[in-house]
This record gives sequence, structure tokens and C-alpha cells, in this order.
Amino acid sequence: MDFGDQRLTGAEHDRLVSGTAEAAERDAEAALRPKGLHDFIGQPQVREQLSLVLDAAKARSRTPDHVLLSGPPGLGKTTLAMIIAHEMQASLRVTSGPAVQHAGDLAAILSSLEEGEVLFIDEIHRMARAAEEMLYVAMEDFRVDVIVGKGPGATAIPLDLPPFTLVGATTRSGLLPAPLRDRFGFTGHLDFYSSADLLTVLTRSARMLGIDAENRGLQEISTRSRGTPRIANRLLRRVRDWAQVRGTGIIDEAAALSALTVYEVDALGLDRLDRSVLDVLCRRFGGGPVGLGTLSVSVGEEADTVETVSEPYLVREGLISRTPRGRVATSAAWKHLGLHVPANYEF
Ligand SMILES: Nc1ncnc2c1ncn2[C@@H]1O[C@H](COP(=O)(O)OP(=O)(O)OP(=O)(O)O)[C@@H](O)[C@H]1O
Ligand SMILES: [Mg+2]
Repeated sequence: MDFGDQRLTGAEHDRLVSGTAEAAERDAEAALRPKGLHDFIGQPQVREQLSLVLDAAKARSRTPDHVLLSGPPGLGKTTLAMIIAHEMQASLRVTSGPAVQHAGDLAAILSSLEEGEVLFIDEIHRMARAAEEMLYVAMEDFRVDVIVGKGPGATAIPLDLPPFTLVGATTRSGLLPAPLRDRFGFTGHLDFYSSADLLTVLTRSARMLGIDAENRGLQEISTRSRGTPRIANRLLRRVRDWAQVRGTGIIDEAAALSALTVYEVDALGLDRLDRSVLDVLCRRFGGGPVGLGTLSVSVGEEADTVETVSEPYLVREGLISRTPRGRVATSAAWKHLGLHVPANYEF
């Protein structure tokens, strides 16, 4: 039976699929993924807190507390899950919420865990309810009830589990039921990276990929990467293409600017989806408020994508705000689109 989980060790850690990374991007990402906590760039609080959790566990020869990682796509949740396993010299088991549709799926994974293993559940907010309750018991009491037989004759056989560490990742921590959230000993909230941190990410990536790049060129990419390492690395590869085909082979400021214009990444790092969200809000709905459903249909995207991928950054950049009546465009959004802010505009 395929439970959608895999046991990974060593280099195979890197074969993990992540939400918004396309399949073809996986290999490129794997090569650049930091292996240990020391080469994980930025996020100083999360890094410091996590290193305390891990060092304390090592000092006591215990498995670390369960860890929840939350934040928008591409900020390093999967990377950190792998780092936790790497730092604990433990093997990593990987599954995801959508792969756990029945309690039985989870029971099969849990009952095959070995001592000290790290179980990574990506998109943990999308797990089936019935499995969630089984997970509460497994996390707290290290026990799982395995159901044997069917119908009225079915019996639950309690099975003790070896100590393990659950690492959950979610882009939507608000959707996690409180009892589940409370069972994590540590929650790391990943926030968008500063341009300075992204510049460090890019410098490291360019070095690892053998790309000839000037600081000014990488700086230009860093400010247009929406605070997201995945996007920074992706833009780096696209700018390299441009430099090789149209430029001198070197990523300098001019190459970065020309390439990013070709790829329609604007000065704030907004891409086509972000701009169409703003465009629909301003031009079609006079700035809003507009409900998420209507907005998503209008830009031809799933509500979940608009809410987790586009919105957090637009909110952070002060281009839209969320009100009880829906999303509204701020004056800055009108200006960014090159439109006149309507008279007496209240947002
Ligand atoms: N702190 C960091 N330092 C250097 N590179 C990073 C860092 N965080 C992320 N990256 C790079 O960005 C890529 C994407 O990170 P990752 O897959 O961990 O994101 P994620 O939060 O799991 O995203 P998703 O929500 O889509 O699953 C990684 O392959 C890695 O190369
Ligand atoms: Mg991921």
C-alpha cells in the first residue's frame, strides 16, 4: 500500500517535494539547501531558539520536543525539518497532510517509526480530522491504537511508540486546531527575509553554482525577491540565463535589471499574480473591499494561492489591507500601478 511516506537518509533528504516548487525546480533547490543550522541564513530568532531546543536534547540524550514551523511558502520550512534530522543525526520520514486521508494511513506510519526518528508532516493543516486525533495521542503519550478487523468485531490494540520528534510545517497556522498546536513544544514562525539576508543567500548560491556575479547585480535581485529565498534562487537562475544568452556572461547590475524586466518582476518584486490582484482590486472594484473568493475568481487563481502566496507579501508591503468586509487596496497600491488615487479615498 502506498501511504505517501518515504524513509529518507543522508543525501536523499533533498528529494522532498514542496508546495509551490515545480518538479523541475526540486533538483536545483536540493543542491542549494543548507545542510546544517550554521549555514541556514537569516531568521536569527528561530535559528537561536531551535539550536537551544536541539542542543538541550543532545545534552540530555533525548529526542527533541515536537516542532511546528509556520510561514509563507519558500521561506525554509522543509529545509529546517531536514536540518533538524541532520543535526540530531536521525533519519527523516516525510509525509504530508494531503497524503494522510485516513487514520489508518497515519497509524501505518507511526507504528513503523524507529527510535529517535524525525517525522516530517508537510502541510499539516490539511490532514484528515480522524488522523489528527490519533496524532494528539501519539505526540503526547507516544501511543497509537491500531484497529484490527472491521465492523462490530473490530478491536483497538494499543501500541507503544518509540520516542520520536514530529516536525509539522504549515503555511496556515491559523487553520490548525488549538489542541494540535498546543502539543508542539516549540513553534518557529518564519518571516520574510531582509534584502541583506537574501543577498547573503544569493552570494552563497552564486558561489555554489559557479556563477560569475557582481555584488550590485545580486543586490538588484535581492530587493526583488519578495523576501523569499526560493524566489531569490529562482531569479538568480533566470538572470544567469539572460547574462549567458544576451549579456556578457556576468551578472552585473545592467544584466539583472534587463533580465528582471524581461521576466516581468517589478521594482517591488511583484510578479504577474500580485499585480493582477492589485489591478482587479483597483480597476474593477474601485479599491474594494472585496471578498477573497470574488478576488480569486477574478484573477483566475485558487483562493488558497491568493491567500498564502500573494496576500502576505502585499500586506507586508502595505499595498493591501484585510478588513472584516474584505480586501482593500491602499493608496500605495494605486500609485504602484501608476493610477490616480480616487478623491476622498479612505484606505
Ligand atoms: N535560510 C535559508 N538560507 C539559505 N537558503 C534557504 C534558506 N531558506 C530557504 N532556502 C532556499 O530556499 C529553498 C526553498 O526552501 P524550502 O523548500 O525549505 O521552503 P518551504 O518553507 O518548505 O516552502 P513550501 O511552503 O513551499 O514547502 C530551499 O531549497 C533553499 O535552497
Ligand atoms: Mg516545504
